[in-house]
Formats: sequence, C-alpha cells, structure tokens
Amino acid sequence: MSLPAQQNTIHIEALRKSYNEQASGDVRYIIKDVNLVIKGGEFFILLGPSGCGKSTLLNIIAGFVSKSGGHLRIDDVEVKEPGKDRAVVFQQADSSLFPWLTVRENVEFGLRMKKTPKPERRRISDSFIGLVGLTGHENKFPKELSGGMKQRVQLARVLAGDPAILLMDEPFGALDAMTRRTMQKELIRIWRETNKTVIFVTHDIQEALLLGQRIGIMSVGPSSNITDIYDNPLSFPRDEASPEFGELYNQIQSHFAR
Ligand SMILES: Nc1ncnc2c1ncn2[C@@H]1O[C@H](COP(=O)(O)OP(=O)(O)OP(=O)(O)O)[C@@H](O)[C@H]1O
Repeated sequence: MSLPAQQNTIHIEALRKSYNEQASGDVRYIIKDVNLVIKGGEFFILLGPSGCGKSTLLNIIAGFVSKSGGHLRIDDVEVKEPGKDRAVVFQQADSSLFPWLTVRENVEFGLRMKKTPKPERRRISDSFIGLVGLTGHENKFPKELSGGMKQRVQLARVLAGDPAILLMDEPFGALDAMTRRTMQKELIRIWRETNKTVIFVTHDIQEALLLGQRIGIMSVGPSSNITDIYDNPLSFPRDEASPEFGELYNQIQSHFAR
C-alpha cells in the first residue's frame, strides 16, 4: 500500500553535480545550488532547455547518479542509492521491456523477483493492466504493441511495484502527438487515483502546463539551477484553448525569451 500523501516529501538543498570532479583543472558543475521541496502527492514538473541537467537531477533523486555535494532527503532520510519508494519511467519503453515476455509477464516481473505468490501477482497485474487500459492485451509481446501501448506497459510495471514517487523522464517524448495527448490525460487520471508523487521532466511548455501543479524552471547550464517556480492552479482536465492556459503559457515562454 502507498504511504499517506503527506509523507515522502523530497528535500533538496544546495545540490550540485559535476561529472569531472576527478579531472585536473576547473570542475564543471552541470547543476549547482539546487534548492527545492516537493511535497508528497504533488505533480511537479522540471522544465528546461536541452542539456541543462534535468535528467541528471532526476537520476540523482532516483539514486542512479551520485551527487557531488549538498543534500537530498526523502522525509528525514538522506538518499544515496535507489530504493523501492522510487521508480523511473524512461522515454524509450523498448529498452525497459523484456521482448521475450508478454505484457502480463513484464508487468509481473518485479513481483516475481520479490517472490509475490502467484494469485497475488495476478490480482496486482490485472489491476494495473486495467488501470493503464490494456485489458485484453495481456498475452501480447512488446513487438505486437504500438509505442503508446508499450509506454502503458512500462507504466503498469512501475506502478505494480507501488513506489510512492514516480520519476518520469520525458516519457511521452517519442510518441506521436495524438498518442501523447491521450497518455497525458491517462497519466493525470492515474496520478489522481493513486496519489503518487510525480516528478516529470519535459522541455515542452504545453506539456508542463497540461500536467503540473508546479513547474520548476531550470536555467541554461552549466551550473544550472531552478530559477523560478510557477504555480499552475488550473483544474483538470485542462483546456489548452482557455485564456487562463494561454496566459500561463505566455508567462513561461517569455521567461525563456529573457
Ligand atoms: N554520464 C555523464 N558523463 C558526463 N557528462 C554527462 C553525463 N550525463 C550527462 N552529462 C552531461 O550533463 C549535461 C546535462 O545532461 P542531462 O541529460 O542531465 O540534461 P537534460 O536537461 O536532461 O537534457 P535533454 O533535455 O537533452 O535530455 C549535458 O552537458 C550532458 O552532456
């Protein structure tokens, strides 16, 4: 079961990362002085130009990449490695799915590793396959699925592990515009049903505004940090054609034009 939403608050203080710390000469920081608090249950967007360090920050939160300095805590615990409280959804579903396993077997993979009894595995996979809209496709292999369906399988597999925090690295970036829009709507529905904390990386302002409750803007690197945070109070489902949406869009766009 998920922990209550008020837990799993992510505290980031003076976080920095260099990939060349060991090199002689100047240390080049990719991100520097990042300060941020993300509350449990929040849908937070990391928005910034290509190469500014969004994935680096996400991978530090995931525990895949070590930080060079500063603090990263979830509640009171310093994060140093991956944990089952966090899971990452990558842009390329293909590289995260096992091609020789069916949809159901892919979704149940982590549960098998944890030796979850078969009836329980079945109950959980049925529930998440249903949640992502893949009921009826359980016995298909990844090569028989569209890009959007593969991304749904990846999402179902991640959700089956019941992480409190979902880290999403441009998960819909490789999908066509229509599928992307459908997946964005589905993600909002799933987030509202499951009460997960979501940190979602994108460089697309429209996507950021369709999904996020708060949008953290990262500056151009090197030494990138979060320079501004915009609240997005618009209710779901959000209407891209509304004047309020357009106003927020213009505000953020003009931020990048500065
Ligand atoms: N393992 C690594 N070793 C050395 N440099 C790296 C490594 N990973 C990322 N970088 C560098 O760190 C910088 C930030 O990369 P990162 O992928 O975090 O940015 P991003 O904002 O997610 O970019 P994009 O939107 O294009 O995916 C880039 O200059 C990149 O070349």
